[in-house]
Amino acid sequence: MSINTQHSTYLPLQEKIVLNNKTARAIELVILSLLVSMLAYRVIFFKDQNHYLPWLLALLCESWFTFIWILIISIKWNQISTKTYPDRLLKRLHEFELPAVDIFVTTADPILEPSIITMNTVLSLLAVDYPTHKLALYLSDDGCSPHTLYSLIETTKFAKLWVPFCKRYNVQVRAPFRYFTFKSTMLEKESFEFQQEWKKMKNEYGNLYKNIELAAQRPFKCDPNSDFADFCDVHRSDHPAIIKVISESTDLPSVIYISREKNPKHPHHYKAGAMNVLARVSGVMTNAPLMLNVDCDMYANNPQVFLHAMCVVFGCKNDQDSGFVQFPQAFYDGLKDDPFGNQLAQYYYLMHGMAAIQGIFYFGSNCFHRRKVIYGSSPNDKIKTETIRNEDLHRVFGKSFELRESAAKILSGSNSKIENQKSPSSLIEAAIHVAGCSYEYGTHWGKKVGWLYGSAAEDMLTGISILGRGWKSIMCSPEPPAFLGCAPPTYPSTLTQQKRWASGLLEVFFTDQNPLLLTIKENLWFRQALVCVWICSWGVRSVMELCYAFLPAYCIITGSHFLPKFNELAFLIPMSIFIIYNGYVFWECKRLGISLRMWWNLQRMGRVTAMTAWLFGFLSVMLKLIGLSESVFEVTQKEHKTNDGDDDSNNDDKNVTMFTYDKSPMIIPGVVVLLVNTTALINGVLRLLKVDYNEIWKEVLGLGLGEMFCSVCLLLCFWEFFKGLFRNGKYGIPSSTIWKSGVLALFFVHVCRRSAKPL
Ligand SMILES: O=c1ccn([C@@H]2O[C@H](COP(=O)(O)OP(=O)(O)O[C@H]3O[C@H](CO)[C@@H](O)[C@H](O)[C@H]3O)[C@@H](O)[C@H]2O)c(=O)[nH]1
Ligand SMILES: [Mn+2]
Repeated sequence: MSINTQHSTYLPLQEKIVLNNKTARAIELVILSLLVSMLAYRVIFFKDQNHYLPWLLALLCESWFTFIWILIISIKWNQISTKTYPDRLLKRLHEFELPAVDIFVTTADPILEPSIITMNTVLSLLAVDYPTHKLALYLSDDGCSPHTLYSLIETTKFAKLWVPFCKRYNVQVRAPFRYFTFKSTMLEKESFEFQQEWKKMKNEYGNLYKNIELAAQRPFKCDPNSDFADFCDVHRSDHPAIIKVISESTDLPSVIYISREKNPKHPHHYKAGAMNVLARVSGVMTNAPLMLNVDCDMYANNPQVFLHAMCVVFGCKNDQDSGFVQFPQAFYDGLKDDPFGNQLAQYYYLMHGMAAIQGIFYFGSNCFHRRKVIYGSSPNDKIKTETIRNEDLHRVFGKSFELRESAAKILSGSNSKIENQKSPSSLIEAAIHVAGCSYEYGTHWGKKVGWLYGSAAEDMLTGISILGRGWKSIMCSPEPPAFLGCAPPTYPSTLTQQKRWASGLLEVFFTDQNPLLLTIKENLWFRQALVCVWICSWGVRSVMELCYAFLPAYCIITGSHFLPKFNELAFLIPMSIFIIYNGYVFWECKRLGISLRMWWNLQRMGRVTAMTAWLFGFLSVMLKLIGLSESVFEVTQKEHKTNDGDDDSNNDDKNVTMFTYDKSPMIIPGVVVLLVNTTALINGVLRLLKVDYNEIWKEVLGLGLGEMFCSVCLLLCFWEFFKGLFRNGKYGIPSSTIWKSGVLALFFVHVCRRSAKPL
């Protein structure tokens, strides 16, 4: 991409803004010194302990927590954000200079991911402020569902009205399901013409919505003469590739439906596999130098998002600085105060910290990639078309002639002219070839090129390999937020997501993209590798947290200690860590405008998630390592709310924040922690009741106030589980889960008792 540098007096397209965090740094260092004193105290007083076990375990866990804290300090040390100026871009560049972008949307399951949500994603992207003939939208359907194709065809028809409407009236929110939630009373100020148009659009969208809903309810009838003939007698996990060009006019971006070939004998690699098919099919059909990928549960919320991205692309002095442009994830309709702790608000400062090192990681959605970067090139590769050897292309990209040719253009940077390109529909055969399930054998796809295989967190794996090659990345956070999505709407779906993240991230250590290897052998910055270690070790943290959560109960039951006693001076160390740390997190939340309640939910769910979902993520990686299981990508449930307001859904509203449970074993460790700590507390209180009144203070001190306090805190963290023990239906924890947890808790208490007996 060439930069127009004729007028050096132009204002910059993007600016880096340094966030001031001196106070935060100071507090972080205070906490670190307290953590280190605690470790020192443990080592010095180790030999004085009657019970070595809790002391040793506490030392181990606290060493881990201290290590994590050092990582966090390193991540947050400098913080920057990038500000972009699309209006300056439009003044500087002509429309023809803007690069083409291929847009990828993925969907995998028409039940878990209702079509109407996916179609809103599609509509919001078709309607962005960008020359339409430079865009092509590819929808990958891993569910191989005729309903999805039908919905896409209908949606494209609607888009022919919707896109001009949005552009004419400069509509701000271009996903109709969000746009039409505004009340029609807001229209009174607007012109008569607009009101008429608005009503017409609302009507048309209503029809689209109805058609899609009705189609989803009808079973699919096979008609060999229709568009849908390809779907006759196929199974979603065993079928040939289906590719349909739905629109290729110039007033709308091209719209292409892809359901890649699947066969149970060949692994399909879940989302990463789908992304690679998208990359290849689009390489054959449109071969844009940039690609944007958006999950089906997100939508473009800022119509200028492409222009913001271009500010980064053109605004960086060299390509190396913008290997990819990631927009942060924000959520719409998030539950108030984030009861399940899944809206990611707590990562704000960490993300700005990463942005100040080598760059933000790739989050799997809302990211603009350069095609050449995805094709495996490094920043300093200078390739001329003539020098690319055909055998090399063959080995890397596979047999398809069309793909090799287009890849050569991308790698040599000679792709700027797109005029004399063939139309997508004339390339369907070539596209079907590269969407085959055995196409990748013997090529670099999934290993060095495209989205990488080997982890359910394909985003982390792919992103870190890009940074490893020496690219930097940019996080761009315009106002209003570029993309909005839905966080998992229920507690069980949150568990599924968190488990996949914990396991997928941990898997990264066991691939050849291990961050430490990448720093030593390649170009990943050391501090960026530390960021990666912090994220990818969530699974390990679960073991430490769980172990630490059993310590107070163990100590109360056995009458031992893992914290300094109340009358010791050292008691001040854990106490100040607790107070300062929580105050610090609260202060951070406050600066982000997070409520007290939400702060508490984040704290509480931090512990709950670590001890439930992350633990199972950890275990599943261990099972995979010993060869007992394969990693899978479990799709999370998405929910479509009809926001008409005054219907009976209001009644449900109060309950949506309530925890629901399914039979998943993931909450068992949480219930065990709860039961064990409750037992310990009851135990402690009973013991108090037995002693003489005059001795009571001595006894209280002997019990260990620290341990009691920890137990109470844990009880509060797991309070929702406590309520779940007594509730019915989906709000109650299933009795089988309670039984299993009860047995485990009894076993633990029994072991404590045994070890308490003097030998
Ligand atoms: O076999 C599959 C499985 C999933 N998907 C798509 O992948 C996307 C993400 O799936 P989702 O169930 O929404 O997972 P999340 O946990 O919400 O996804 C987050 O975490 C993933 C990695 O675990 C990233 O890939 C995502 O981009 C990121 O948003 C969706 O569009 C799915 O349709 C496929 O195309 N094929
Ligand atoms: Mn999602």
